[in-house]
Amino acid sequence: MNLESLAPPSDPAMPRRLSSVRWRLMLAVPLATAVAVALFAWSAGGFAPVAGGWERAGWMVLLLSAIQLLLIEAMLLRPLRRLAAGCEAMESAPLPLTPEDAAPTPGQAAELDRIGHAMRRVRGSLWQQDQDARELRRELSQQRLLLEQAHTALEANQRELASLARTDALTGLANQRAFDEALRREFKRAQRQRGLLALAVIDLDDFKRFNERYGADVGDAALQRIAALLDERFKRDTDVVARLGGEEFVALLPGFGMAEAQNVLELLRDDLRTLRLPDGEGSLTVSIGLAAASPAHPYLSAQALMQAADEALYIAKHAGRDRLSLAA
Ligand SMILES: Nc1nc2c(ncn2[C@@H]2O[C@H](COP(=O)(O)OP(=O)(O)OP(=O)(O)O)[C@@H](O)[C@H]2O)c(=O)[nH]1
Repeated sequence: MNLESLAPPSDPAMPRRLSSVRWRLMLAVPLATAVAVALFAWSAGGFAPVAGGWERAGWMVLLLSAIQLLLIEAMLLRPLRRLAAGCEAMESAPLPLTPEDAAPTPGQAAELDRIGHAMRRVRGSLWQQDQDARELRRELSQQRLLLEQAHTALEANQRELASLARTDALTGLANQRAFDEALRREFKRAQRQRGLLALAVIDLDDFKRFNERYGADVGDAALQRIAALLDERFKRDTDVVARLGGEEFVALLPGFGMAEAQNVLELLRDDLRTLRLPDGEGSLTVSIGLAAASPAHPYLSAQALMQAADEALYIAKHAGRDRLSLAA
């Protein structure tokens, strides 16, 4: 600590000012005393214009002034002079801290040592805590990353599961559940918009015999080929092709009336005739039942439309297969 900073602000002109104050007091005090004595005499009965009265008053003024000046000198000016001298001394010779002064006593040194040790320990422990916190933060961000990855994987799995729940495993087409939803949705839309909606039920002919002749694996591959063909033939965004199970497929064709659907289904039958089945084995035909809803030919419900297509398929089968039958 700098001792100079503790010293009162010094004023080099202080002793000079004090002596000038003393001179002023030596003039002012007798004057003020004379006035006071005069006032006192006047208030006590007026001035006595006799020589003895003036003389006594003069002596009284002198005596009182001397007493006051002595008192002022002793009680005020002298202490002030000492103070000024002290300030001047501090000013001119500030006390520096000598190495001896600065050196702590053995007791203080031991105490300082202990404090130093304690502070080093605290600093060490703070550093360790900081390291631990960094490590924790690193671990936390790794865990968060893993969690995000797991979450993404879970979402992907859920999406896949949801898609599997609506997909036919063998062919990748929509399954019965997805088709039922699509049929309800498209039927309502067609009703609302007074639009067209065609529904074809497509069933392989004598597939049992095909399976028996070429084996289930060839049968599976044939189902996959036909599914791909349907997918290729009905590829508008609004078309829905599904496998309902076994060797039965459906095509839901929004915006198509009976005639347009019939045309495209005949093309499908042509495709089938030229389709090369796995291992070049045999050929397959299909029977198709077609129903179409329109404002001119409305159906009460989606189920009613489906039933009409099923009945048309039944007729096609009983009429000898490999044909397309239209619902009444
Ligand atoms: N390979 C294979 N065969 C299947 C699959 N699902 C059903 N089948 C077979 O398809 C055949 C269907 O036989 P049916 O219902 O008698 O029909 P179909 O022989 O086609 O006779 P129609 O429909 O009257 O022309 C059965 O032999 C089933 O085992 C499948 O996923 N893979």
